[in-house]
Amino acid sequence: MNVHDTRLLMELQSVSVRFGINEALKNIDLPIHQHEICAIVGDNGAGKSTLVKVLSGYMQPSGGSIVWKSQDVSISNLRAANALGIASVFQHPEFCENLDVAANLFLGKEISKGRWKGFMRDDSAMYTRAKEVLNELSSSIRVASSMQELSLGQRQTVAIAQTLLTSPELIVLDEPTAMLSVIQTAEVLSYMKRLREQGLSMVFVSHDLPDVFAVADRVIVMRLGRVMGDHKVKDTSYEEVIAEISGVIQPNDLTSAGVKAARNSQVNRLRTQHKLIERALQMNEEA
Ligand SMILES: Nc1ncnc2c1ncn2[C@@H]1O[C@H](COP(=O)(O)OP(=O)(O)OP(=O)(O)O)[C@@H](O)[C@H]1O
Repeated sequence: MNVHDTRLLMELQSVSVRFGINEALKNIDLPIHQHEICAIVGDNGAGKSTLVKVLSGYMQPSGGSIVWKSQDVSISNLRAANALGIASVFQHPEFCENLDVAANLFLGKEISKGRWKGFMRDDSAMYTRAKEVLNELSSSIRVASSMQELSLGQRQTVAIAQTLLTSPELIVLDEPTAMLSVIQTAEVLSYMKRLREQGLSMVFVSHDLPDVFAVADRVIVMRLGRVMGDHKVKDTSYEEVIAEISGVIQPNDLTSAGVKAARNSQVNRLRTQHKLIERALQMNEEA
């Protein structure tokens, strides 16, 4: 199977990250393609968060190289990542609770107007742009709402909308659906699909295989700081991914009762997830 059949956007080559004697990432080779949703899965401590921190410029690797659109790059911080076209949403995004949604979207990137550009905030331009960006994701958030009124799912949507303001080509998301309800999760997954259709690439970490199988094109399985599997979602199975996550190496173990039970529960949740995503997409089209 060749999973590398679309154009390369970014590539990690033999990337390692060490914390003292602990090697969190060990010689990671990871191509990321254009117009692709790539999920990173793995058990606790597998190195998923460290990997997304490297992709997003939040952390620099101890070794190896990063290639962005065929150029070797060093991504020294989040701002440098933004300048390349990489935006990130970390777990538990923080906001100014006393400001409204539009003000939070533009925090630190306010649009100014008039002769004294840089001093006078252009609220009207910010509201218009905020509406446009939010409408791409969800019809249920009003730009004048205070952040305190928003549900967890809506806050996640605002965090993702913030990234769109920088017109990224790659969005890196660390567990975007953690803590969300089933309906909120379906909404987030549905607009991830829409953003991919608009040409964006996304890399997201997830502990939830139904989310991964519902939305991702590709799944990377990590274990103990290494990439154990790199599959097109349509060509793999729960059994294969669960086996790689858990380090099962004997073929007979793949049919063990534990793996079968895990598979069955994930399959049932995947069916529900597909239905909910379809409904969320339909509701957004009708709105
Ligand atoms: N700042 C740090 N200092 C020291 N060790 C760290 C640091 N961050 C991560 N590690 C270690 O690196 C390894 C990978 O951690 P990481 O958080 O990337 O895993 P993960 O797959 O995201 O796990 P989880 O699903 O629990 O968030 C772990 O052994 C962890 O203890």
